[in-house]
Amino acid sequence: MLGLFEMEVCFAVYPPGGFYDRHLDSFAGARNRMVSLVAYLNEDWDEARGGALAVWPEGAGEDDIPTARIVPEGGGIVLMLSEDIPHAVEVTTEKRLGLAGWWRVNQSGAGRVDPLN
Ligand SMILES: O=C(O)CCC(=O)C(=O)O
Ligand SMILES: [Fe+2]
Repeated sequence: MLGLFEMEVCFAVYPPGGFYDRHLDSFAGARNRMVSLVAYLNEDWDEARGGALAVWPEGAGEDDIPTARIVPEGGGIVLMLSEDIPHAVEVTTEKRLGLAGWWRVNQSGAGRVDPLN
């Protein structure tokens, strides 16, 4: 059971030249961000503009090539397990708009209240 509790969402604007290096959205075992959602907001995105979401399988090595490259076409959504799926945003040549969100679990416990605000 994932124990999803709340969702955190950002409106993400990548300016021309923007990118996001390969990363995981949560450290394994942190049990904070569990499921990632990305929703794209640019209509009629031309693949030649770049800005693709590159996705690697769980456990892929640094030198492995991505197994998927997803064009950020408006209306498209992507769901990933936050602790497991490495991904990156390739350089975009035009302003790229999206929502990035994470379903989180509640980490409240002795001495810690989650969320903090
Ligand atoms: O916009 C995307 O395609 C992915 C964004 C992302 O990986 C993130 O915000 O953590
Ligand atoms: Fe991410």
